Amino acid sequence: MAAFSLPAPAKLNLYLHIIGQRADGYHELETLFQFLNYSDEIQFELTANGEIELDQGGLNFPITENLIYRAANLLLPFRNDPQQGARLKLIKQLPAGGGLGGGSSDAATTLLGLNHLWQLGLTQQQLANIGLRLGADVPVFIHGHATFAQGVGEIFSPANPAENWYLIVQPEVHVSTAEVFSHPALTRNTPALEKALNEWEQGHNDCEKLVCSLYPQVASALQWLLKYALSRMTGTGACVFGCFSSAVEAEQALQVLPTEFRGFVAKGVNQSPLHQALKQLP
Ligand SMILES: C[C@](O)(CO)[C@H](O)COP(=O)(O)OP(=O)(O)OC[C@H]1O[C@@H](n2ccc(N)nc2=O)[C@H](O)[C@@H]1O
Ligand SMILES: Nc1ncnc2c1ncn2[C@@H]1O[C@H](COP(=O)(O)OP(=O)(O)OP(=O)(O)O)[C@@H](O)[C@H]1O
Repeated sequence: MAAFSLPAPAKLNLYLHIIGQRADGYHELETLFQFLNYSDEIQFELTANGEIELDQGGLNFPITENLIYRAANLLLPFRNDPQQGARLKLIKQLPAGGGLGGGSSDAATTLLGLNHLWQLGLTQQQLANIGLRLGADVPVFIHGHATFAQGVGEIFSPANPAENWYLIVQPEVHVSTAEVFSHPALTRNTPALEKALNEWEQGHNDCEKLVCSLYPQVASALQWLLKYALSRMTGTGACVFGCFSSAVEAEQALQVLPTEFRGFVAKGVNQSPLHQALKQLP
């Protein structure tokens, strides 16, 4: 198929425990990933000039830093024909640097999309290994099912958390993942779980307290959301999510969101919208 479009969904870390740090500085995590039915979109078109072209929409950093471009370049050596190229277009919806994994998800969608466009025949495991070089969250987006993850987030056990509705609130601040993970005050010694928690509410996010103290906007978003729902930060922030039992209740809270924040309502889904869309491709 010479042209198609695929979603790159957001993820939530329903809990995020940091249980230690490896010799290379990376942190050992225990986290429960769930996808949202709220996505970026990437359009794919086959070309015959052997090149990667990318329209990255409103993003204003160099194309060579875009995880879509970097992911595409990692697949070039696997082409059967060096004339195979691709024209890619990103329609960005997810806030960058929000803890929703937008960049990693774009990279995963690029890897799976080009594997299809160029008929590379690479397995999900091969693509996940390639993707891990781009970011710790890429493998879960390749995997495509809600999961309890260990290691740096690449060792998976099956999980089926409840598919609740969420109001995601986005404070107007960019949180650096590297800054959070390198901060001396970060909690790094949460005891390892004997098995994944069935109820995500029983977990917590070890980055939340630190990020709230560094970024008062995150603290105030969380404080506001907690008046309406059980709420938590995702990843290393800045976004926080509140859990609702219906779309209507989540929308009602969104209606009264203070103007200093942006927000959206989405459903937690255990099957990635990307994998559902891939199944529809001829
Ligand atoms: C916090 C999570 O979103 C949880 O899902 C991810 O672990 C972060 O994934 P990411 O944004 O793709 O992060 P990366 O780009 O891989 O790493 C950014 C930086 O954070 C630190 N880092 C990241 C992940 C990890 N498990 N331990 C770390 O110490 C490293 O210094 C790294 O240089
Ligand atoms: N396609 C892309 N979309 C968004 N950000 C990108 C992309 N490519 C590269 N980046 C860079 O990656 C950074 C992190 O973006 P991303 O949206 O993945 O963060 P995040 O949601 O905090 O992810 P995580 O939950 O994995 O920490 C951005 O600030 C940007 O500089």
